[in-house]
Amino acid sequence: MDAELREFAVDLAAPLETASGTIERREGVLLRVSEVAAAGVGEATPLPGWTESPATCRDRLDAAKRRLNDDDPAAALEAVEGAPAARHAVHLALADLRARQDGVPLYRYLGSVGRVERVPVNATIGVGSPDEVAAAAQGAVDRGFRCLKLKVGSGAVAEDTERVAAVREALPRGVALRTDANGAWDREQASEALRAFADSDVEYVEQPLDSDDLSGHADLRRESPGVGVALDESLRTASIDDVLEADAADVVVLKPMVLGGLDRARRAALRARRAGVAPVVTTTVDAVVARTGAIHLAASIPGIEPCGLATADRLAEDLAPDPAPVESGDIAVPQDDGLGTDGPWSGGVDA
Ligand SMILES: O=C(O)CCC(=O)c1ccccc1C(=O)O
Ligand SMILES: [Mg+2]
Repeated sequence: MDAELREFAVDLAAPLETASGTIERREGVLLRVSEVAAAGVGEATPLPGWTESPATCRDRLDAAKRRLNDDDPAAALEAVEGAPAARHAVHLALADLRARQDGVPLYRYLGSVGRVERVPVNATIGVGSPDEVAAAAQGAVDRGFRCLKLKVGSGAVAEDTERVAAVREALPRGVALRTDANGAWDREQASEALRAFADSDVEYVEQPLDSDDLSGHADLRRESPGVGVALDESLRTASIDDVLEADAADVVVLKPMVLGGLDRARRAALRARRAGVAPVVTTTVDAVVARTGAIHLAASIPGIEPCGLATADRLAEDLAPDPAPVESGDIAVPQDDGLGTDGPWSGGVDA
């Protein structure tokens, strides 16, 4: 087996605000593994505050590359244990290679039994005035989205309530509305927001409270049953079992780059589902290889809820053409063998 690493950087089209800072650019490492007749590609795009540091990621990938060149994939996976972005890359490259060798699309290799054509996705709407976010929501509906996610928590709860109401007002019946607070609120603000958002038929609030506060989220669920609670940042440190044990979520937001690979994210999704908690798959705004991997993961989970995978247009540039573009609020799942992209290796040309 031959392994090769290649660093990359892609700029975002517009900065993205999150709990742990503003993201303007994504930098990572691609891994390509090849055998005589097939190759697989993986991506590690570490995100400070969410995964290991870029330096640790690179060190672990260098170690994994040596194991892969020694034909020892199990040792390569051990070398990236505890470094989720690096492990994501190694697992994805190997899974893509094996899926291609088996002659099945990656989502089938991951465990789906039937053909899956499409995955529903949400449009994500950033911060703005009530008029601005309502216009953005209208635009997303015009493009065919049936599920919207609105960023909240950057100002007073009363302002968010106004924004959420303006968006709901602009939406036709049947369009789902979610929000993401990125851990901005204390318990009192979160209670106030959930009570107010119920009037606008908000499906859920992502990460209303600090990521460590599992019991606070459980309390919030009990006292405000009208609006769901989703956990995202909490899964950086809490295991899915911790979350389920604490009764802390109606929905879990699964980012494979943070959870250490598609296999681990899938196991978490199925475990959540069995406990009556809905899984949603998103990315950390990754490049085409990891984003497409996350799409296959979502496709491998039967009846998946709308996912936060419509992030391609957040990038100003990408490493290769998008094999899974958004069409009317759905992503068409690639049906070629494996992942469906070679990233910058497409066409056998070294970029
Ligand atoms: O989930 C989505 O809709 C898009 C992805 C997204 O919002 C995100 C991207 C990178 C880091 C954090 C987050 C987040 O969910 O807050
Ligand atoms: Mg989130």
